[in-house]
Amino acid sequence: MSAVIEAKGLRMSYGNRVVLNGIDLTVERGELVVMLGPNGAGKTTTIELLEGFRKRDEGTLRVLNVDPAMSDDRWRAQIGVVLQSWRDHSRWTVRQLLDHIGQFYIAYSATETRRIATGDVIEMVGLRDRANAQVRSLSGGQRRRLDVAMGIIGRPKVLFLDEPTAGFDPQARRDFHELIHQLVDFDATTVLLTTHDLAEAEILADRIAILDGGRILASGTAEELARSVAGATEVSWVLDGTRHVHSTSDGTAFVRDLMARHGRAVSELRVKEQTLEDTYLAMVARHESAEQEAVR
Ligand SMILES: Nc1ncnc2c1ncn2[C@@H]1O[C@H](COP(=O)(O)OP(=O)(O)OP(=O)(O)O)[C@@H](O)[C@H]1O
Repeated sequence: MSAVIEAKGLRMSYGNRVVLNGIDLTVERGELVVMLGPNGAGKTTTIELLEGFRKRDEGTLRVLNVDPAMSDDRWRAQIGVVLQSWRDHSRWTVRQLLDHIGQFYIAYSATETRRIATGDVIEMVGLRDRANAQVRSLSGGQRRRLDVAMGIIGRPKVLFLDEPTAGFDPQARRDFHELIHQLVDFDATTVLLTTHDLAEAEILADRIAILDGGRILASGTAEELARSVAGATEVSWVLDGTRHVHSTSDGTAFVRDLMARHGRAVSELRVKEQTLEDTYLAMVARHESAEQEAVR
């Protein structure tokens, strides 16, 4: 595997407010990384640096072997971007806007077939019925589907998606997940995505990176992250009429030991694995209490 995104020690401030405080992030080709973090953690700022929309104060950064701050249109044609929100061309129809954006990619395609045809991309995001509707008449979720269409029409090698499913209904969300899996599995697209939906993160991510206070607190699969939080598994059981509860990082070993000691006297055994939400909230709380300690 080869790294498509390589960031080391990224720092950035707005005025005298530090918002990125040493971000290290590597994403391999065909990997899908989800960034999670509380509001204001620095996710959008990180993505905007990677997209070349902002300039960092410090650190090194390569995306497809190019520093995004020095990039040109040839590089940009290989990048797909879905911003948190944009409002544009409200009088154009869906089809006109996608035709227009698609034109840009033709000059930079190895073959003209690299970009996705307008009609196909409209189908892919489920906007067939709205293809000739003006952009300003779309609902919030339909507008978001159009944003996704604009992000993928050039069949980018790297796709940045900032809260792409905000406002999606459950069917649109599921369709979007399938679309992203297709891009990753069949086109080896590299994807970096932010969301506040933890179930979505679990469904999509090869790897999850948790950001807070402009730093990456941890990165790994949901299971790896859970293992790094003490007491990830909760075991409860009834013995002599009393319910007992114990948190452990190794549920299997604990249950084996419990049964070896008490055998048939144990009843109503329950083993509850930590959810990604539990892990995420524990990590953020731990980070925030450490920050408060440091201020004192
Ligand atoms: N243009 C700006 N000028 C000044 N401060 C900004 C600007 N944009 C963002 N910030 C600040 O930078 C910090 C990081 O913001 P950022 O948008 O990267 O967070 P985020 O993790 O994407 O949050 P959210 O989940 O709410 O989208 C926040 O404290 C925010 O207030």
